[in-house]
Order: sequence, then C-alpha cells, then structure tokens
Amino acid sequence: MAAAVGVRGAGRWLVALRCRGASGAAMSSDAQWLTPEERSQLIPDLKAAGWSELSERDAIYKEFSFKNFNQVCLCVRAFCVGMVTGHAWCLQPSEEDLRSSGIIVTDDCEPPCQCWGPNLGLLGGAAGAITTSTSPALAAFGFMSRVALQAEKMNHHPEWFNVYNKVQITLTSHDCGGLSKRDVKLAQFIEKAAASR
Ligand SMILES: C[C@H](O)[C@H](O)[C@H]1CNC2=NC(N)=NC(=O)C2=N1
Repeated sequence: MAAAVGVRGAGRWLVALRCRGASGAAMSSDAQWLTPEERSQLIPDLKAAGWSELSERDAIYKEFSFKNFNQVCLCVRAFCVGMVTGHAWCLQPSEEDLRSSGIIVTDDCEPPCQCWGPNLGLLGGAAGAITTSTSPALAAFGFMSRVALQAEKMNHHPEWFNVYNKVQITLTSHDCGGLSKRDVKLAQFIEKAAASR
C-alpha cells in the first residue's frame, strides 16, 4: 500500500512516505502519510478537542452528541408571512405540521415571548406563542450533511455511525492504511461544523 521513496540530499537519506491507490500509482502530495513531526504537532491538538487514537488501527475517533438548539418563540396561532397595504397573511400551521418539519413544540415559552410579524410590529394578544427548537436528530443530520459535502469535496470519507442525536466518527485513510493529512484536515473541518450547530 505504501512505499518509501529514498532521496539522496545533503549527504543523508530523506524518506518520504506516500500512499498508493489501488492501481499502485503514487497519489498526490496531499495524500501523504503524516510524518512523525506532523503527527506530534497535529494529533495532540485533535486529542485536546476530544479525538482519541484507536489502539487496534491507525485511526482517530470522536463521538458527537447533539442537543436541542435554536430555541425561539414562534407564533402559531397567527404565523404571519407577509404584508401588503397593512394586511398580514396569517397561516395557522398545526402542531403536526411543525413537528414534521423537525420543530419541537412545547408550551413553556420562557420568558413569555412576544410575536412579531415581518414589517408589521407586535401582533398582540391574538397570537399564541410556543417555544420551538429543532430536534436533536435533525441537528445531527444537519451536521452530517455539512461533513458529507466536505467529504465529497475532498474525496475523503469518514467511517461513521448515527443513532438519533449521536454521531460516532472514525477517520483513517484507506489507501494509506493509516492516518494522513486528509484525516487531520477533515477532523479540523468536523470540529468547525460541530461548533457552528
Ligand atoms: C476511488 C476513491 O477516490 C477512493 O476510494 C477514495 C474515496 N474516499 C476515501 N476515504 C478514505 N477515508 N480513505 C480513502 O482512501 C478514500 N479513497
């Protein structure tokens, strides 16, 4: 899978390790294994962020857990979508509509929220308010979607497992049979994606 390429320079042997694809052709420099120096520089940062090294193979692992987020008060009795000449169109989405869009509906608006229509001002007492938040499962899916797009862009894919709000991720480079710079780059992206949820 991997080949050691010796280069004679300045009286000593410099060794660069490259990963090889299925055809046996050396892959781009981006596909190189991590050098020992890079490992000692980059892996501690990832460990500090919660990644661990697997004992059974050269890979890193982290579990992400998602909670409710985007808690906002939403007007449901008068959910106004626009205004023309002083009149707002008010929809009345059912709880079922909201739930099927991944919105959690509870009755505990805290603090009591006021309902505002776009360009309209306070809608007043006619509008009922509920607390809403996106479901943890949907938060996990959103995170996975962002990671999946990046993985496609890099042509480098995580091994992952998702149940409800948990996403377990293992990163390794199959063509290298171990960690490469691509794993570090993807792990760094994953950290950002998890932080921006
Ligand atoms: C053919 C395709 O380019 C390869 O199979 C890519 C796809 N994604 C990959 N992802 C990972 N993690 N390792 C790889 O070696 C790899 N190779």
